[in-house]
Amino acid sequence: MTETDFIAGLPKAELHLHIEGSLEPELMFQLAQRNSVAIPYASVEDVRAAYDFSNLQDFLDIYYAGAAVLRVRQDFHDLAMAYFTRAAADGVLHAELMFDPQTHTDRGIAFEEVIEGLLSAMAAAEAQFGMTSQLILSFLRHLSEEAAFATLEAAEPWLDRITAVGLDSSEVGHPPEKFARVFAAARGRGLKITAHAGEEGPPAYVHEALDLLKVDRIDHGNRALEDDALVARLAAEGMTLTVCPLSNLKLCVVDDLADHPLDRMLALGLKATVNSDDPAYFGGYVADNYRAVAEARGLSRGDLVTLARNSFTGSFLTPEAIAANLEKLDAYAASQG
Ligand SMILES: Nc1ncnc2[nH]cnc12
Ligand SMILES: [Zn+2]
Repeated sequence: MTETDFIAGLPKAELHLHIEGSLEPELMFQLAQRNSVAIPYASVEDVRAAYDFSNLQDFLDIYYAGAAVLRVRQDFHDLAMAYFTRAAADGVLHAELMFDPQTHTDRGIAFEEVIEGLLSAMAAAEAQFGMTSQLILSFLRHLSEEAAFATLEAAEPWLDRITAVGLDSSEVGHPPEKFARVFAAARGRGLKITAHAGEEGPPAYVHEALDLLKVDRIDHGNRALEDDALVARLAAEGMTLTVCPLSNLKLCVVDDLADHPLDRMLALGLKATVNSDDPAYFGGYVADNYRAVAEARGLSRGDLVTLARNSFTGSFLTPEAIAANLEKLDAYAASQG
């Protein structure tokens, strides 16, 4: 069996995926036409050519503009179904989808349209692919604490269908501390907590995510490696890091995948996982990320199984569901020798 086939068949969870970041240029054009939204591109090739980023903000500007074609619940349903179809082909048994309500509500789209479209696709994915999924409501950190509170309030009728809250968008200048109170409120409502930290921001932001937001997991976390005491703490706490190799390459967090720290993280005892972040923008879905980093860093099949194991143990599934998924992973690993 080739590495490509081994990785595609490897049972895995995807824990770091922005659903708006799975909007492929083809669907962007389709939705632009369906909703009569003007987009600043003449062709699909034109869109792809614009995906040349030198940092996170470069990408975010294009990502928020692209989301303008999403207007009604059917659009969110179609977007999520396209993702689930790709993820199923990549061996994903469970996906935790981040969505950015403020990207839509700030354009006058009702919260209900966004979430009902996503929820209907999640039900369809379970029926069609047997794939389980959960929602992570992500606050945009470049906006105010007050706006985050208003978003949590808008989500109130759906809180039983939202698993966690997250924190994304422009990291530097918007430390976790800015959102300590809204995350406390979310925890009070029984939601799990995750936050982007240490993607472009300093190790201090990872400390804040742990101490002030009381995260259950860290999204990215690359720059934690600059702080030995922080690494020791993350390892001791068994904190899961949702690492995104192709994103790191495209956003210049690493200059070359050959320099990617994924295997160093594993060697340091960190519970690293592999994820696609914004697959339509960064050139690959989750299996592409496994393949690219495995080739660049010479990862063994044992390393790949460890990464898949971490994806289940780091998920927000129940212990029973985690155990059931790990059984499938163990059976697969045993069958491949
Ligand atoms: N990689 C990323 N970092 C911060 N915010 C994001 N929103 C979508 N993708 C993101
Ligand atoms: Zn992300």
